[in-house]
Amino acid sequence: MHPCLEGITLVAFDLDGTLVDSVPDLAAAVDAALSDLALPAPGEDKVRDWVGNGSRVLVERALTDALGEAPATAFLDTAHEGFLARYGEAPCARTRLYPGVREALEGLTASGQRLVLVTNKPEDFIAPILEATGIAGHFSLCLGGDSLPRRKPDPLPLTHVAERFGVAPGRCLMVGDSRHDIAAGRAAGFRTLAVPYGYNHGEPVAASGPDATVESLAQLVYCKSNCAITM
Ligand SMILES: O=C(O)COP(=O)(O)O
Ligand SMILES: [Mg+2]
Repeated sequence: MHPCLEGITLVAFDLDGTLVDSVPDLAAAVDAALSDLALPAPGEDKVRDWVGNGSRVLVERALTDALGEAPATAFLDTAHEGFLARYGEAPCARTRLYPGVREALEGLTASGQRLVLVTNKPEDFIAPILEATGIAGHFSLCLGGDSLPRRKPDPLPLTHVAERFGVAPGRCLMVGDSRHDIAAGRAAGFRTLAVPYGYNHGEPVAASGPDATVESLAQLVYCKSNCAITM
């Protein structure tokens, strides 16, 4: 086991950019929603840097880029509805688990860790993606960006899961790809672990000062005493 798991009994995972590479499907839905409004489609490279604060902010960033100014609220509402409809048609056509994710979840589950999912993605999309990728059974609870009044980087969803399962924050680990995960984890009193391969607005997540970083989540369960990565 990786040293960052020492004393930990609950592990909270981010979804987009941490467990799954979901940008191909997110970008397809953003592209379609904007095309439906006669605006240019931004494509995957731009969308990758806009993911992280939930679907409405994603669409707002896309509209601001396309229009050259912030959209009017009613127009954003329309575009966001369009995005939700388009994404709902195919939330996991090209979404895939990152290497090492399945092994990590299986190993952590086998070792008795309680696993939860805390994403800023709308809750309705969580189950279809977890089921399509075959990892739904690992999680005791899944929270989306619209499940509670505030989402990451606010600590509320993490505080909620710790309280719900009666685990002290110091015995919880937040695993994520973005500064919002690290900020939420730190504010909730969780230990924090970052993966560098996801989506962090084009910046290295290491700049957020996570307690530890792993290149692959498989290192969580395969890391032996000779592991190069330490806390
Ligand atoms: O939907 C988003 O904006 C980000 O989702 P995440 O919290 O799973 O990375
Ligand atoms: Mg993420």
